[in-house]
Amino acid sequence: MTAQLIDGNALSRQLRADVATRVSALKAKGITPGLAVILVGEDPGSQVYVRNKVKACEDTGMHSVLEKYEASLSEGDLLARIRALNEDPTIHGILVQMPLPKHIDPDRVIETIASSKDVDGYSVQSAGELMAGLPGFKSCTPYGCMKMLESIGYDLKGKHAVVIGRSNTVGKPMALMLLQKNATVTVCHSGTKDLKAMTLQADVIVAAVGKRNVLTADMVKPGAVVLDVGMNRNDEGKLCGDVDFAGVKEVAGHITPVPGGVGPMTITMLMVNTLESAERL
Ligand SMILES: Nc1nc(=O)c2c([nH]1)NC[C@@H]1CN(c3ccc(C(=O)N[C@@H](CCC(=O)O)C(=O)O)cc3)C=[N+]21
Ligand SMILES: [Mg+2]
Repeated sequence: MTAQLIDGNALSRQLRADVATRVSALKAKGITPGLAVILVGEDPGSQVYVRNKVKACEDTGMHSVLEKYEASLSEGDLLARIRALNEDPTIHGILVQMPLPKHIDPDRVIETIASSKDVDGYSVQSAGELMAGLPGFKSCTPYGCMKMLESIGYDLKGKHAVVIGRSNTVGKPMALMLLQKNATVTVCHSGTKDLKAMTLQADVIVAAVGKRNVLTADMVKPGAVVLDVGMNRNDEGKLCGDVDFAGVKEVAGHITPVPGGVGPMTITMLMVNTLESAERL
C-alpha cells in the first residue's frame, strides 16, 4: 500500500486564494493588512524562510516590511524597534525570526511584541488562550497541521494522536490543538522510554523533533496519518523531514512530504493570522 500525499503547496494555494479575497475586502474599507518581519544575523536557513514570508505577503496583497540587522544588534535596540512597530498603525503582525543571536533573550523579545500583533502565537498570552480554549493567535506550524487534517476530512474524536517533540512553538501547542478536537493525546520526547511502543498505537503521528529518521516504517500502524514537521538536511544537503519518507509511505494512510508539506502551511497560517489581526480592528 502507498499512502496518500497531503500536499502542503496545493492546500496553501487554496487557503491563500481565500486570504487574498478577504484582503481585497479589507482594502475596500481602507485597511491593508501589514506584516513586519525582523531578521537579526545571517543564518542561511532564516534568509530563505523570511524571503518566503515576504513573498507570501505580496502574493496575497498584504503590505510587508522586512528589516534586516547585523548579528551584533543590541537587545535594547531590537526591543526599541519592536516598541515602534507596536505603535505603527500600518502593521498588524510582527514576526521576529528565530533563532536569535545568543546575546538576545528570545523570551524578552516575544513578550515585547504587543499581544494584538503576536501573529506567531508565541507569547505567554497566546499560549494561555490556547490552553484555555479561548480565541487567540495560534502557533502557525501546529495550526497548519490541523488544517492539513481538516483537508482530508479527518475526525479526531476518540483517535489516538502521538506528538513527538515538546517545544513551546510546535509540540506543546500541537498537543493542545489535538486535545481541543477530542483526540487522546500522548506527547513523547527525548526522555520517552519506548517510543516505538507509543507510535505503534497511534492513529495520527506528528513528528516535530528536528532530527532525521526519528520515525521509521516499523514504528507506524498501517493506515495511520503521518505529519512531518522536521526541516533537516541529509548528507547530500537535500531538505528532509524527521520521517523516513520512503519507508513510512508504504505503511501510512496519509503522509506529508518535505519539502512541500508543513513548511508552506506554516507560512499560510501566518498570512491567516495577520489578516485576522487586521480584521479585528
Ligand atoms: N518567529 C519565527 N516564526 C516562525 O514561524 C519560524 C521561525 N521564527 N524560525 C524558523 C521556523 C521555521 N519556519 C519555516 C517556515 C517555512 C518553511 C518552508 O517554507 N519550507 C519549504 C522549503 C523551504 C526551503 O526550500 O528551504 C517547504 O517545506 O517546502 C520552513 C520553515 C518558520 N519558523
Ligand atoms: Mg510561526
